[in-house]
Amino acid sequence: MPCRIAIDGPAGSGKTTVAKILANRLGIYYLDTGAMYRIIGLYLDEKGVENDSDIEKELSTIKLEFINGDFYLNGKRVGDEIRTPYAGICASKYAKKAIVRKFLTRIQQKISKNENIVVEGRDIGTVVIPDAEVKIFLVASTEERAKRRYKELLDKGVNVSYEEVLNEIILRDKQDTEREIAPLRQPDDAILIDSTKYTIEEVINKILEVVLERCKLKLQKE
Ligand SMILES: Nc1ncnc2c1ncn2[C@@H]1O[C@H](COP(=O)(O)OP(=O)(O)O)[C@@H](O)[C@H]1O
Ligand SMILES: Nc1ccn([C@H]2C[C@H](O)[C@@H](COP(=O)(O)OP(=O)(O)O)O2)c(=O)n1
Repeated sequence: MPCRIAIDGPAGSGKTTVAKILANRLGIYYLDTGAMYRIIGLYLDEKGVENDSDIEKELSTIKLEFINGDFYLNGKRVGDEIRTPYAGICASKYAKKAIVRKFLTRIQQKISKNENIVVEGRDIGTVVIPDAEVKIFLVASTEERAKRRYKELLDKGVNVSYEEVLNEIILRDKQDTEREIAPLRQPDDAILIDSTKYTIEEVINKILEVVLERCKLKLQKE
C-alpha cells in the first residue's frame, strides 16, 4: 500500500520546506502543486486571457511535464521566475477557475497515483488525494508567514518590501480560502500543526512521528 502524505496550508506556513526534507529523508517523491498553479497562472496572465473559453483554448496547447523533480512548460525547464510575489498572485487568481483546477488536478492525481509521495498545496487532503494516508494542515500566524517569506525573497535577491509581501499573503489567504472551488480548508481527518513557534526540525519531527506510525516507510537519512 502506498504512503501518500498531503500537506496543505496558507502561504509561508512552511509546506515546501518541510515537504522537500521529508521526501528526502524518507526516500520518496515530492510534488509542489503550488508551482504548477504558478506556472499556469503566469502563462495565462502573459496571454491576457480571462474568460473560460479563452483559458480552455490556451490550456489545450500547453504541455506541462514533471521530469526528475523539475517542471517543463512546452519543453522548457521552469526556474525561479515563478517564485515572485506577482507569480503567486497570478496563481491564486487563476486557481479560482474550475477549468484550471480540473486541468491541474488531473495531472497531480496521475503523478501521485499509487506512489509513496509528499504532495503539498491547498486542496491535497480535500480534493487531490482525499484518501491520503497522512494529512497535515500546516499553519502559522500571518505576521510570521510574511516575515519568513520576506526573508526568503531577500535571500534570493528579490527586491520587495515587507509590506508588499504581507499584502500579497493577505490577498492570497483571502482568495484561497473564500473561493468556491476547492477552497483552502482543514480536512476533518487532518492533523493541525501551527508552526509559528516551532523550528523546521520540530515540524518535521512531528510529521515523521505520524508517518512512521501509519506507513511502512523507513528513514533513509537522519
Ligand atoms: N518553522 C519554520 N520556522 C522558521 N522558518 C521557516 C519555518 N518553516 C519554513 N520556514 C521558512 O519560511 C520560508 C517559507 O517557507 P515555505 O516552505 O516556502 O512555505 P510555503 O511552501 O508554505 O509557502 C522559507 O524560507 C523557509 O525556510
Ligand atoms: N493545490 C494548490 C496549490 C496552490 N494553489 C494556488 C493558491 C496559492 O496562493 C497559489 C500559489 O501556491 P504556492 O503553494 O506556490 O504558494 P506558497 O508557496 O504557499 O506561497 O496557487 C491552489 O489553489 N491549489
